[in-house]
Amino acid sequence: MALRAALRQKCGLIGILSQPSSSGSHSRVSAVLVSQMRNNATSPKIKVDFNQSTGVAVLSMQSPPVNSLSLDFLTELCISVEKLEMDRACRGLIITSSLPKVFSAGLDILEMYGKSPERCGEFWRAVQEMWLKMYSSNMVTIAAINGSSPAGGCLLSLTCDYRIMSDNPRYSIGLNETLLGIVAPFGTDKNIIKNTHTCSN
Ligand SMILES: CCCC/C=C/CC(=O)SCCNC(=O)CCNC(=O)[C@H](O)C(C)(C)COP(=O)(O)OP(=O)(O)OC[C@H]1O[C@@H](n2cnc3c(N)ncnc32)[C@H](O)[C@@H]1OP(=O)(O)O
Repeated sequence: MALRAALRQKCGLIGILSQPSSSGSHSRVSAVLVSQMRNNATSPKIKVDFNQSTGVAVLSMQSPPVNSLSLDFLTELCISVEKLEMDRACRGLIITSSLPKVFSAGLDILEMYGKSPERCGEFWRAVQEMWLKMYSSNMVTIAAINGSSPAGGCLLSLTCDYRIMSDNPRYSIGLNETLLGIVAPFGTDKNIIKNTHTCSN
C-alpha cells in the first residue's frame, strides 16, 4: 500500500520532470553515457541484485576504499540504473554500500585536481547526469545509508525518494562541500532533515 502511494506520488513528479526540454538535453546526455561506456573500466564498482518476486533491486556500491564518485564509478552507476529503468518488472531500487562504515565519500577529489579541462567537463557532466537520472527515475528509490555520506554522497542520497540512515554517531552526513567552494542549491538541507529516518544496524 505504502509502495503504491509512493509510486503514485513519484509518477506525478516524473510527469513534470519528463516534459521535453527545448534543448533536447535528455538525448544529448544519453549520448554522453554511451561514449563513456566504451571507456569504462572492467572491474565492477556496482553490484545489482534484482528480486523478481518483489520487483525490488538492491544496488550495492563496492568501490573501496570509500565509494568515491569518480568518472568510472558514476558511469557504471548510471548504466546500472538505466538498465533497471528499462526493466518494467523493476519498481523499486535500494541503494546501499557494501563497504563497512562508508556509504559514499562524495565526489572523487582526485578527479578535481590536475585534470584537463576536457576531463573536468566530462566528469562534471557525469555528476549532473547521475543526479538527474536518479531524481527523475520512475522507480521508487531508497538510500539505505549504512555509513558516512558527506557532500556528493549526501547528494546521491538526496536524489532518492526516501533515506534511511544507520543510527550510529560515528556516521556523518551533510553538505560540507562549501569548504571546497562548491555551493549547494537552496533548500537541500531542509529536504534531508524532513525525509531522513534512522535505524539501528
Ligand atoms: C550541490 C552539491 C553537489 C555535490 C558536491 C559535492 C562535492 C564533493 O563531494 S567533494 C568531496 C567531499 N568529500 C569529502 O570531503 C569526504 C572526505 N572523506 C572523509 O570524510 C572520510 O574519508 C570518510 C568519512 C568518507 C571515510 O573515513 P575513513 O576514516 O573510513 O577513511 P579515510 O582514511 O579518511 O580515507 C580512506 C582513503 O580514501 C581516500 N578518500 C576519502 N575521501 C575521498 C574522496 N572524496 N575522493 C577520493 N579519495 C578519498 C582517502 O584519501 C584515503 O586514501 P589513502 O588510503 O590513499 O590515504
